[in-house]
Amino acid sequence: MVKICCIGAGYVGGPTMAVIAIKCPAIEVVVVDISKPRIDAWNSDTLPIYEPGLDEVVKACRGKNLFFSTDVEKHVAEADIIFVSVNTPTKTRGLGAGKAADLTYWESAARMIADVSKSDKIVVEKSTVPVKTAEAIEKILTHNSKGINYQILSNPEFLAEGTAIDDLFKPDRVLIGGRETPGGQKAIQALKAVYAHWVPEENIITTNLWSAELSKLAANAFLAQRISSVNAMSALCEATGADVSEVSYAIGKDSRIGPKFLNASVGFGGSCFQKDILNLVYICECNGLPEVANYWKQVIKINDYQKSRFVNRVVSSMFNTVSGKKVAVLGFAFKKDTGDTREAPAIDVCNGLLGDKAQVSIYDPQVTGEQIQRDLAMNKFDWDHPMHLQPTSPAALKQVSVVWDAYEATKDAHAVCILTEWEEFKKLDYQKIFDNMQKPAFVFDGRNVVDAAKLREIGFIVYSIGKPLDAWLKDMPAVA
Ligand SMILES: NC(=O)C1=CN([C@@H]2O[C@H](COP(=O)(O)OP(=O)(O)OC[C@H]3O[C@@H](n4cnc5c(N)ncnc54)[C@H](O)[C@@H]3O)[C@@H](O)[C@H]2O)C=CC1
Ligand SMILES: O=C(O)[C@H]1O[C@H](OP(=O)(O)OP(=O)(O)OC[C@H]2O[C@@H](n3ccc(=O)[nH]c3=O)[C@H](O)[C@@H]2O)[C@H](O)[C@@H](O)[C@@H]1O
Repeated sequence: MVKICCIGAGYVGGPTMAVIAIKCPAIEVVVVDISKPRIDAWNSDTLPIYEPGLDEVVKACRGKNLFFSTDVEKHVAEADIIFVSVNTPTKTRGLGAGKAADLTYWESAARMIADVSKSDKIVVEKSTVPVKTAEAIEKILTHNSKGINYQILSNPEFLAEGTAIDDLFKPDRVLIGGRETPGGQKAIQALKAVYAHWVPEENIITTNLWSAELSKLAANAFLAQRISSVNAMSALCEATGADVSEVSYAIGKDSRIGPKFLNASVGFGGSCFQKDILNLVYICECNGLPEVANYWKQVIKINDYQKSRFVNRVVSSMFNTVSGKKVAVLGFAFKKDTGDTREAPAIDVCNGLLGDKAQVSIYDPQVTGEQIQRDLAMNKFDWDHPMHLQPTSPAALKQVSVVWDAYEATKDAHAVCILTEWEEFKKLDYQKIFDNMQKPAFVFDGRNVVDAAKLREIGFIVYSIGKPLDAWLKDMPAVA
């Protein structure tokens, strides 16, 4: 029986291993983590992450061929294939701070593997890492290898949160990079055999190590670039009377462009797009390619611009001040169907509104009040430019309330900001909301989820990203 161990029981390690376990009943899969609360949650009825379909998959194989444990060393020692799926955040201090990937967790995992291994291992990079990381990992593993053969593979993960289980069941492709040596090729085949249990062979791409590592950063950079491109267009749409949804539809009909990932928004969030692009920028700079670095940097600059443009629009529309006014925020997660708030645009938008002394009342179906308070108080690193939107001070956090109902959040509010595209926000009783709000009543739709025409009929002043502006908003132009 092949034994797999995955180091890191997070958003990637948990779901990917659960899917391997359910698709490969003859393989024993153990997911290990240094965080006891996380492992306890994986072993309980309330999993540590909210992901549609995940509960069913975990419950079907947990205790059979899927296990969660804090006994990291034991399971690493016993495994044939070790996935490393630890976090690789942006460095916040030292060389490359604000851009480079922090590989502390990866390095300590690699050292531990080297310490405890007694048999040959295939070590799989599942985390997103800078190109050439495998070389460094190889050095750590082989430095004191005691005759053990290590093969390093790069097998980046392309799942998106909220659709992780579907993405894992039917991946567009699985990418495996390895050394171009007989040992490297054999390791590639061993990992390919795992995925071949459910992924058609033509969808399993094999490459050299560096292509696989770089493809992951490139894929995220291209995806984020599409959003920044459409968001840049949204600003021009508002200035000219074009409608960004019509523009997206029209350009997406070109089969070379395609229709996906062209939704204008208040900005992209999530733990990876910004971090991976910053990492790409840093690698370009280190390789003496400043023009390439600046090209990708612009994707993040437009994203920051889109968030501050949204805040400016809210404030300027409401007579240039939100001081003392109640602003309801619907949605705090970085996208629908997840409780994850990492780099959520709502954090910057709320900090901006709080900076202008608004009273902010927040509702998200999956995010707790403690998480929101933590996110708003968190100091953000300054990656390359002065932050427009500063974190909220402890005193200003008193201006925040977190409630468990959209109607409660919007009661007596002057404005509603929709910052996550939860389905339930499309179905709210907006007449009821309007009746209970201060007048004039504003809706700032950062996700283009509401029917603006219907809301205008009710009496709202509505702002939708990249759509023709109400006369009111035209008269109060936002300062970009
Ligand atoms: N979140 C996502 O949707 C995706 C993330 N990725 C990449 O996957 C990697 C992991 O991301 P997430 O799962 O979101 O991170 P996460 O923060 O949710 O999980 C990482 C886990 O690793 C554990 N860990 C850290 N060091 C450890 C060690 N030495 N031994 C044992 N456990 C250790 C942490 O306690 C944590 O539970 C990152 O490199 C990320 O860029 C890739 C694709 C999608
Ligand atoms: O490396 C990663 O972590 C993952 O990053 C993204 O996945 P994720 O961040 O989970 O979610 P996305 O669906 O990509 O959304 C990212 C952000 O972009 C926003 N978005 C997305 C699409 C769009 O058209 N417009 C838009 O504003 C979303 O609302 C969200 O804030 C990629 O889609 C995954 O392929 C990748 O594996």
